[in-house]
Amino acid sequence: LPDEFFINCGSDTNVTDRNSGRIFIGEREGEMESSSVLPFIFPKHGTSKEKENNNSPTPTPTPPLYQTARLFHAESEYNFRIENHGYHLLRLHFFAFSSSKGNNLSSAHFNVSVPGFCLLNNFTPQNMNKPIIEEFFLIINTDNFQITFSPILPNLAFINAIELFLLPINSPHKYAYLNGLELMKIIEKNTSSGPMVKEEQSHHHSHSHWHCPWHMCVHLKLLAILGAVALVSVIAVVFLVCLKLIKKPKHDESVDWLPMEKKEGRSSHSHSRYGSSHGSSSSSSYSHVPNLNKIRFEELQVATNNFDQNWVIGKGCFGTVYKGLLNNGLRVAVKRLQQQEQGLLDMEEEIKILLRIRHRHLVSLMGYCYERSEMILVYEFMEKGTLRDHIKNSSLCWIQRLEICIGAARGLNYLHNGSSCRGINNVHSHVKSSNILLDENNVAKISGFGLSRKGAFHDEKMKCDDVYSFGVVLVEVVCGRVGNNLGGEWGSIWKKKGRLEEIVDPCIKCEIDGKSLRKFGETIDKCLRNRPCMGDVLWDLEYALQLQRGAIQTKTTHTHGTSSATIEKPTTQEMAILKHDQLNSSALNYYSVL
Ligand SMILES: Nc1ncnc2c1ncn2[C@@H]1O[C@H](COP(=O)(O)OP(=O)(O)OP(=O)(O)O)[C@@H](O)[C@H]1O
Repeated sequence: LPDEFFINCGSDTNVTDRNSGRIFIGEREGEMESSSVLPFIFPKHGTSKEKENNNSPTPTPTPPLYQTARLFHAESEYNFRIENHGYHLLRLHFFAFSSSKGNNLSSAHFNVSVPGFCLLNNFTPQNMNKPIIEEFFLIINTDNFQITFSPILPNLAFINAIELFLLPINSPHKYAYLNGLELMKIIEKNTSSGPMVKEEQSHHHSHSHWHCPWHMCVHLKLLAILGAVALVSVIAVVFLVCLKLIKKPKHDESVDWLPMEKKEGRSSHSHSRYGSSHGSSSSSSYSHVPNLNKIRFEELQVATNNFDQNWVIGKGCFGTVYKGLLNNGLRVAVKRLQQQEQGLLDMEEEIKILLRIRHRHLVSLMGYCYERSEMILVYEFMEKGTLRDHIKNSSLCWIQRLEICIGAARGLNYLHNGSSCRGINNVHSHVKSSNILLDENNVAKISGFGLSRKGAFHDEKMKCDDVYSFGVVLVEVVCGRVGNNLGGEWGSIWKKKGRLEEIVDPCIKCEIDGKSLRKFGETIDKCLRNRPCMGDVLWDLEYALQLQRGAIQTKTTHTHGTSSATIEKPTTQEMAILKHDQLNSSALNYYSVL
């Protein structure tokens, strides 16, 4: 239904939620990038935790909605097409069940964001017994709405179900809201023979695990008791806190005024207290933030064969890039920065932010080294190099080119619209075909973003400049050549639309569908003249891909329909489909392993 999304994540079947009566629609497996699906394992006699305790009540069966989850191994997003702007309710369901695949959902650690807002920061849905439901009241005024799940690596992110629907509120003044409501039940305990739970109570207790807030049945009497208990507890807590505050200064004073030698020479008891207060506070503040991403200079020397000139894979504005092999066997690209005008310390802050960014279409920064007044960045290695080189070699078919452009557009769209809450530059300011890299599966990723460039201020004009530069990349892709003034030449090419076919890379001329080419041409023209938002560019490119696929399908059906008795050699276009399918299946294998 328009503006009503009820998604049963990680499953391809529809389930009815018995509390709300809503049907949650299954999603197709493999539809989302950088993610995998996870089914729940059904315990034979309760969960392993409950099995250990023979006295525990019969476990509540897990509702079907919480028997599957979608896992995110890198930053991924759900995209929603919003038809009616206005007040929406977003409800996210999390249930950290155990899995046979060895994925421990209770150790998930992630952020959830929507454009402009972080909804859940450093979130760890650990409660293994019942689902956690997080609700958000949002005003959505765009046609495309994304929910981004960003695992804090090496942990993963997950989601069991999503509800997003339009609220029937017309005036911004006519609403009420509630941030939280908790209802507890007191069960009488017989101390001699363990917990005594009546059949009726047990029934209620087990159901309350799965109750959504709007289905709660409220007993006034119970509320009155709870209110009284809460009041007494609050008074007690306030009293204790005051008591502590009154006592504390005395204690601190005595420590602060002791000279250093005296502290060392104090009794073993007081010494240990002093030592532990310093030692533990520093150790605890660091132990919670393990800096796995800082790499030693010596390790990078070994990884790059001592920055061997023969291992250089490129040079850019910021420094030289070497191929590298870390001692854990991981292939990486090592960028050794030249000294910047911007201080290295400032840069370190920016780098720490970049380390947390994960998107399928952005080259990931994996680590850095800041030693001996050197700043070295370590990136995931992009096996197939730059798009620029592939354009020059004409090594890609039209469908692959379209998919690469779509991937790059997704990466840029994320930079422009999805990453602002993470505090990095939300413009690229240096979009070009040598900053679009391809991995071993020809998946396009944007590189060279994030590091501040002189004069880069992050306003709408800068985003428009990125869109223009991306338009130039599109011209290069279709013409099969790279050059300085392609953007300038485009005007005269587009004026005589007939010339479009003439300038197409001869290597793809025979496979390219006329309608797909026209749509692609229109997209270039928009980028170079009107400079729309990246979201629009993305839609246009996806449409151009659909047109190409549709044309191939029509042609294939036609060919098979007319000559069923003969075996035909696949055409270049069919070969393109084959290549594409192989690409998809290898990508699928990759994600199923994860
Ligand atoms: N992650 C990577 N994997 C493989 N090769 C890379 C990677 N990063 C960079 N390279 C190679 O190193 C070259 C230089 O990269 P770098 O990002 O320093 O500069 P650039 O993208 O060419 O230009 P600029 O710095 O002006 O944006 C690239 O053109 C590419 O060939």
